Amino acid sequence: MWRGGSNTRTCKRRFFSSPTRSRHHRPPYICRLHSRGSQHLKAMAEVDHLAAERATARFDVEEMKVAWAGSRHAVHVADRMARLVASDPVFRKDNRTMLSRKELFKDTLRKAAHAWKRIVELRLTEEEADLLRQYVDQPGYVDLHWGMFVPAIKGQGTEEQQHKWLPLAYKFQIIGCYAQTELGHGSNVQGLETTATFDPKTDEFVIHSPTLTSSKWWPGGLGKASTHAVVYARLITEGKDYGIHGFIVQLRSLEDHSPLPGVTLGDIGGKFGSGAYNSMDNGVLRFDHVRIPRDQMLMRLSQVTREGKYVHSNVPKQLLYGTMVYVRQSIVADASKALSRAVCIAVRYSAVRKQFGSQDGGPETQVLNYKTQQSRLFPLLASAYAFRFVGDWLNWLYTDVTQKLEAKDFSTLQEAHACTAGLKAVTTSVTADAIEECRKLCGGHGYLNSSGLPELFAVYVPACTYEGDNVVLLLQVARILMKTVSQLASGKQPVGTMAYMGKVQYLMQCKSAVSSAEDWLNPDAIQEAFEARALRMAVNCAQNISQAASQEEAAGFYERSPDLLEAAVAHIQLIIVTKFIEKVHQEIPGHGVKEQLQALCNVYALYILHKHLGDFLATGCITPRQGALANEQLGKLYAQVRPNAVALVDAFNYTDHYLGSVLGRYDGDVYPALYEEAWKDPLNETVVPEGYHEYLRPLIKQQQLKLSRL
Ligand SMILES: CCCCCCCCCCCCCCCCCCCCCCCCCCC/C=C/C(=O)SCCNC(=O)CCNC(=O)[C@H](O)C(C)(C)COP(=O)(O)OP(=O)(O)OC[C@H]1O[C@@H](n2cnc3c(N)ncnc32)[C@H](O)[C@@H]1OP(=O)(O)O
Ligand SMILES: Cc1cc2nc3c(=O)[nH]c(=O)nc-3n(C[C@H](O)[C@H](O)[C@H](O)COP(=O)(O)OP(=O)(O)OC[C@H]3O[C@@H](n4cnc5c(N)ncnc54)[C@H](O)[C@@H]3O)c2cc1C
Repeated sequence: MWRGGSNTRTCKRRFFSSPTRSRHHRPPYICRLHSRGSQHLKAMAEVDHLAAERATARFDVEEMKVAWAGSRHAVHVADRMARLVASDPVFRKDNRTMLSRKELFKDTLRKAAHAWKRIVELRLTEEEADLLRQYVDQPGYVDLHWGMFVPAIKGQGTEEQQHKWLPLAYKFQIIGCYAQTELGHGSNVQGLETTATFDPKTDEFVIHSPTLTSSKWWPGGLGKASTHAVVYARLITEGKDYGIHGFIVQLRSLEDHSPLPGVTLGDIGGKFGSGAYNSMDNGVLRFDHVRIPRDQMLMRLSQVTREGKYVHSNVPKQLLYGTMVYVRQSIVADASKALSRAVCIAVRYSAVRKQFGSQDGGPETQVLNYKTQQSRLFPLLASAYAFRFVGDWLNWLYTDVTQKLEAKDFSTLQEAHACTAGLKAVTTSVTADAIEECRKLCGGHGYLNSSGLPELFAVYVPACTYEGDNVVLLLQVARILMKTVSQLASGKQPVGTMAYMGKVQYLMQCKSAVSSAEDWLNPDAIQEAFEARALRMAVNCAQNISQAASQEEAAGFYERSPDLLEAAVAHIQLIIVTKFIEKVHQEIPGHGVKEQLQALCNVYALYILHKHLGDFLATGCITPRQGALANEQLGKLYAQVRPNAVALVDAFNYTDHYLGSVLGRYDGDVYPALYEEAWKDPLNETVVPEGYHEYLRPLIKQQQLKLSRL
C-alpha cells in the first residue's frame, strides 16, 4: 500500500525487447602510463603488489563474495553489470572532478541516455538495470525518477492512476521528481505552505506558492530535467485545510521542455565539493495558480469527490510518508556500499604504503602493520559488513511490512518507521565520518582527487540530511522508545526490535559475568550488555522526563532531547549488533568464512562498546575492569583480522572503475598511477602556465629591476 520500490533481488521485469543479449568480458588490464612515464615504471605495472597479502588470507574469498552479496546469483549479476559499465568509454568517470558544472550536468544526461539505450538493447531485468545505475555511479535525475517519483505513484496512486502514469514513467516518456521540501520547511513536513485548492466549478486543483518560503527547494532532477513532479501541498476544499497530500503536476512542455504557464523553475546552484553531487540538478519551483485536473491528486489514501467533499480511507495518515520509508531503507543498503568502497581503498593502500622501521636499508613497515592504523581501520571494515547485513534484514522487514499493509494489517508500521529512520540515521552518520577517516588513513595522497575519497565524501555526506535530517529521525526513534517504556507498566509486551524491553525486570539489574578477555567472544555476553545499556538509557530518559514534567511531557522531551538522542543510538546499535550475531549463527558455507565473519562481528560489537564505554559504565551494565577486558580482546581481534584484511575487502568484488581510486587499485600499483594521474591535470597541459605573461613575468621582472637598482 505504501509500497513504491520493488525488491530488486527478485524482480525479473525486462525493459523492452531486443533479439540479442551480448556478453561482456573484462578487458585485460591495460596500464595507461603517461607518455612521459619512464620504462621502469611500465615494467612495474604488471606486478600484483598485493599478492603476498592475498596469500595470507585464511578463508575462501570467492565464498565470502557470496556471503557479502547475498547469493551466488547476486555475485554473478553484479559482476556482469560492473564489467559492462567499466568497459564502456561513455561511463568514464576519472575526469569528473575537472568538468565545469555545465559539462558535468551534460555528461550526466549523456550517461543516463546511454545507460537507457544499453538497458533496452540488452533487455536487462530491473535488478540488472538498477545495478548498472549504481555502477555508473553518478547522481542524476534518474535516481529520483525511479527512486521517488515512481514509488510515490505506486504507493499513493489508485490503480487507475498507476495504470495511467506508470507506463509513461517506465518508458521515460515523462521524467518525474519528488517535490516535497520547501525553502522554509524540510524536516517539518506538516509545516509546508504550498496550497492545492479545489475548484468545484472546473473540477480542478489550483496549485499555488503563496510565499517565498513556500517555493519548492532541493528536489533532485527538478532544476533542469523533470517534466513532471509529485508535489506535496496543503489540500484545501470547501474552505477547509486538510493538510499535506500528493499531486502529480506537469512542469515542462513535452515538446520543447519549456516551463508551463505559471511555473517558475531553475537549479538552486552549486553544492559542496568538486564534481560530486553537482551532477544533480536540485531545483527551485514556484506555482502561480497552476490548474491541474482533480484526478491528478494521488487518491489511494484519501479522495476529493466531484462535489469537493474530502473522504479519508480508513488507513493511517502516515502512509503518506511511505515513499520516504522506502528510500530510507534503500539508503541503509547504500551506506554499506559507500563505506566498503572507502575501506577497500584505505586497506589496500595501507598494505602498499610503507613508512619508517627500516634498519640498515631493510624494508620499511607497511602502515597497515601499525596498531593505530588497525584500530582506526578495522572497526570500519567490520562496520561495512555489519551495515551490509542489517541492510539485508531491513530490506526483508520492509518487504514483510509492505505485504502486511496490502492486507490492511497496520500493526508493524511503527516498527518499520523506527527501524528505517534509526538505521538510516546511524549508518549514514557513521559512513560519512568513516569516509573522512579513510581519507586521513591514506595520508597526504588521500587528499588528492585521484584517491577517489574527496569525491566519495562529498557525494555521500548529504545522506546525513536528505530523507530526513539524522537528528530529527533519531528523535522519532526516541519518541517510540519513550512510548514503549511507558507501556511496560501496563504489561503490554513490546514486539519486534523492541521485544528485549519486555525483559525489563532482568535487564535493569543484571550484571555482566565477563571475567576474562575471551569471555567477550561469547555472543550472549555481548547481546546482554547491549540490551541492558539500551534499555537502561531509555528508562533513565523516561524517568527524567517524568520527573522534569511538572511541565508538559513534550517540554520534558524537549529538555532531555540530547540524552534521548543517545538512547536512540544505543537502541539502533543494539539492532545492528543483534542482526550481525544472527547472521553469524546461520549456516555459512566456505572455508573459514564463518570464522572471519565471527571475528568481524566481535570487532564491531567490542569497538562500539569501547567507543561508548561511558554509557556502559554509567548505566552499570559492566565494570571498568570488564571494559578494559573488552579493549584487550579487541586488540587480539585486530591481530586476527590483519592477515585477512586485503582479502576481506577483495570480497566486496569492486572493479577499479567503480572504486575510482588510484590508491585502491586491485593490483596495488599505486605509485605509477599517482604519477600518471598528476600529468592529466589541465594545469599540466602547458609547461608554462596561462597567466605567466600577464602576472608572473611582470612581477618577477619588477623585482629584478628593483634589485638591480639597489
Ligand atoms: C547518470 C545515471 C545513469 C543511470 C541510468 C540508469 C537508467 C535506468 C535505471 C533503471 C532502474 C530501474 C530500477 C530502479 C530501482 C530503484 C532505484 C532506487 C533508487 C533510490 C535512490 C534514492 C536516491 C536518494 C536521493 C535522495 C533524494 C532526497 C530526497 C528527499 O530528501 S525527499 C524529502 C525527505 N524529507 C524528509 O525526510 C522529512 C523528514 N520529516 C518527516 O519525516 C516528518 O515530518 C517527521 C517524521 C519528522 C514528523 O512528522 P509529523 O509531524 O507528521 O509526525 P509526528 O507528530 O512527529 O508523528 C506523528 C506520528 O506519525 C508517526 N510517523 C512519523 N513518520 C512516520 C512514517 N514515515 N511512517 C510511519 N509512522 C510515522 C510517528 O511515530 C507518530 O506516531 P504516534 O502518533 O506517536 O503513534
Ligand atoms: C542533496 C540533497 C538532496 C535533496 N533532495 C530532495 C528531494 O529530491 N526532494 C525533496 O523534497 N527534498 C530533498 N532534499 C531536502 C531534504 O529532505 C531536507 O533538506 C531534509 O529533510 C532536512 O530538512 P531541512 O533542510 O529543513 O533541515 P532543518 O530541519 O532546517 O535542519 C536544520 C537543523 O535543525 C535541526 N532540527 C530541525 N528540527 C529539529 C527538531 N525538531 N529537534 C532538534 N533539531 C532539529 C536539524 O538537526 C539541523 O541541525 C534534499 C536535500 C539535499 C541536501
